[in-house]
Amino acid sequence: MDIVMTVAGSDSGGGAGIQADLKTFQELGVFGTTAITALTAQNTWGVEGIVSVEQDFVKQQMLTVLADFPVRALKTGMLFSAEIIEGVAQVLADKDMLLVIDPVMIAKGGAPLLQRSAIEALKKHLLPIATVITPNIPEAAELSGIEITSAEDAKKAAHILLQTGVNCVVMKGGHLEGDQAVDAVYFADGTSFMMESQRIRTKQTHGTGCTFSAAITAFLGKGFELKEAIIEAKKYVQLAISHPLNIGNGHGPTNHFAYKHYKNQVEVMVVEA
Ligand SMILES: Nc1ncnc2c1ncn2[C@@H]1O[C@H](COP(=O)(O)OP(=O)(O)OP(=O)(O)O)[C@@H](O)[C@H]1O
Ligand SMILES: Cc1ncc(CO)c(N)n1
Repeated sequence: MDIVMTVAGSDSGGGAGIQADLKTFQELGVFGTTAITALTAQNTWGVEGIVSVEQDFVKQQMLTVLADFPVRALKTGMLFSAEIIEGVAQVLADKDMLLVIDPVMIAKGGAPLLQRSAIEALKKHLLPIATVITPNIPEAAELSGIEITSAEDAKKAAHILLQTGVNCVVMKGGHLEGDQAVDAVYFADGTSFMMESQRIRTKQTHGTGCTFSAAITAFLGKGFELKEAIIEAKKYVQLAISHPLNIGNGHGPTNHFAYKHYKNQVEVMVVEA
């Protein structure tokens, strides 16, 4: 059995965070383990409260699982504070795992999921050891320190991020306009490609980012090459958005049941750049 781990926050509404990650892992046939960094009281309207977990206990959750299970791929989501980031990096320092860093900063409703003082810690401690990072445009702008208003800017930001030592940057285009949802992928070896899928006009997009990075983690855990893992994950999230469950009155969650029913009916165009 392929085993993966998510180090992230709990979303009591079940659409994002640890809950989205475990649902994705289950659907993709990998065994999911967890280290919870924070609890959120959350629904499809937004985040009502956050209680963070102490650094030592985040580390203990990770170490306890890693002592027992051969975890092949690990993702991080909401890490909340510089202290937690430093603790996670300490645990990962002597481990050999594929690492997906989703630099979660702000929830769809606007609530901060990462303290501002933690952005530097993320750059310093986690980007250099990442196999792949999956920023959306606002996150890429924060991490690179440049404003992003065009595809050219996004490319420039990706190259700034590659200089931190990360092996691959997936620039998610969910927040951009246009009929296509376009993600641009840049590797440290200078190669790149774009993925395009039809943009779905819907409010049911709570947890899309978590779902996407969890799917990359699951496919890496199953032994897929990084590029194939990223493309297959895009298909998973496209299906999860295009067959909405219509739960809740705000931004509804993605549908994890869709992939197994429709995986041969999804179109993601891959354009080599
Ligand atoms: N309306 C949409 N239609 C199709 N694909 C979408 C849509 N919105 C986002 N995506 C895709 O979903 C994936 C996640 O992207 P997104 O930019 O939404 O992440 P995010 O902002 O980190 O999500 P979250 O708000 O959950 O943190 C990307 O592959 C993106 O292209
Ligand atoms: C716990 C948690 N992690 C990540 C996100 C980002 O979607 C969220 N809303 N909640």
